[in-house]
Amino acid sequence: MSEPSSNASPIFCFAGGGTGGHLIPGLNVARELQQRYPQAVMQFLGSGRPQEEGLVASAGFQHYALSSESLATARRRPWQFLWRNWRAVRQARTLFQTQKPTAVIGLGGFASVPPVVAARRMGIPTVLLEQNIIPGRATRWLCRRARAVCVSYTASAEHLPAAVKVEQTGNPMHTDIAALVASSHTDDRRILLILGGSQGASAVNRAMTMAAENLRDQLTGWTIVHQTGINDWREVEHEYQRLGLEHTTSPFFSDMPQRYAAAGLAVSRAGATTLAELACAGCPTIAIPYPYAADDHQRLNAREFETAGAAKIVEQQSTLDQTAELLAKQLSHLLADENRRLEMRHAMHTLARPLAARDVANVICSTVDGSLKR
Ligand SMILES: CC(=O)N[C@H]1[C@@H](OP(=O)(O)OP(=O)(O)OC[C@H]2O[C@@H](n3ccc(=O)[nH]c3=O)[C@H](O)[C@@H]2O)O[C@H](CO)[C@@H](O)[C@@H]1O
Repeated sequence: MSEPSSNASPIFCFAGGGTGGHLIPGLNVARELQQRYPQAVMQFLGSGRPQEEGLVASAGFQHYALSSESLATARRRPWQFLWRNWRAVRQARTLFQTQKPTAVIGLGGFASVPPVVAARRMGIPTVLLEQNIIPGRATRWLCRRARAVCVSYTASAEHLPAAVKVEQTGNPMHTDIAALVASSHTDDRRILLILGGSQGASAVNRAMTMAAENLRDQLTGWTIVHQTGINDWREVEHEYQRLGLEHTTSPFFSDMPQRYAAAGLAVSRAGATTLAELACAGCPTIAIPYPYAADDHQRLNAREFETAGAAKIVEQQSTLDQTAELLAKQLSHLLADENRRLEMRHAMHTLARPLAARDVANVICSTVDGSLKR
């Protein structure tokens, strides 16, 4: 059992990463804890994907890459999956023996499992963050022995065992995005923001550029700001140039608060973190859920927003032409109807949880109370 010393600076260890949707809420909680405990050390234990290391480094926190493997490998190479994850548990254990973290915070996704398992075995308090309405496998596996699970949606609790302590915190976001909740409701911002989640989404890219071809007249006067992901950037950029539409494209934007602040309408995948941010920004959204997400969680995330009147869902069809046609129809309605966009903006704001980072930090601090010293 590893006992954190009450005299030492606290060490908060964030387990997981892999994709932005898990990692970015963790970075926002780390920023909040760092403000409360300037001497504290923030460590991120992830899978070593290049995007993950870059995001942690730019936030100024420590990053360690473990040898964890995703479930996709388990089906193709089960021995490799077992060996690498067993090794990742050992790597985390070795680190915890020397560093003695105050708490380990699981961020969801495959990369969070080995460090949380190691922490549990060593008696280090664990708290989990769950972004999606349907808790992912990592949360379902690890929740029973966690001190608390911080969820983004009220309905998530129904999918967890009754004995688990569930805290309704919302999804922690960047303070500059949280601040957008107080922004004006009356202006008409003519920026159409296209988001594909942290990796970009090919189907969204293609459907959008095809839809744009049919909506050229309606899009005149609008600027399209499109996050393409790394693979499709050239093609998307070329398409907008060919169509003569005002646009900005990038594989990945590192200034999302400004992008959200300027947006008047969004077309987006239905990743939980993106939707939570769009809610704070009050940005009316056409959501195109990723149809192959585990337990269909993106469709369920999006439905919460559609039921509240904040988003419209366009289902991805079996052919691109069909998806583009549905998207063009929905876009055409919303581009033409400023009042509808305004109503959706209000509805989005009702779903916003701008204080989620504070609330998650409160849960973590109350969990490890006696061992914290400012
Ligand atoms: C395919 C899949 O299973 N994706 C999952 C993954 O999505 P993914 O990792 O794509 O995450 P989200 O869409 O939820 O969040 C993306 C994050 O990246 C940021 N961002 C995005 C684009 C950009 O140019 N710059 C930028 O900084 C966004 O502001 C946001 O903070 O994790 C989410 C949270 O568990 C899940 O809901 C998604 O279903």
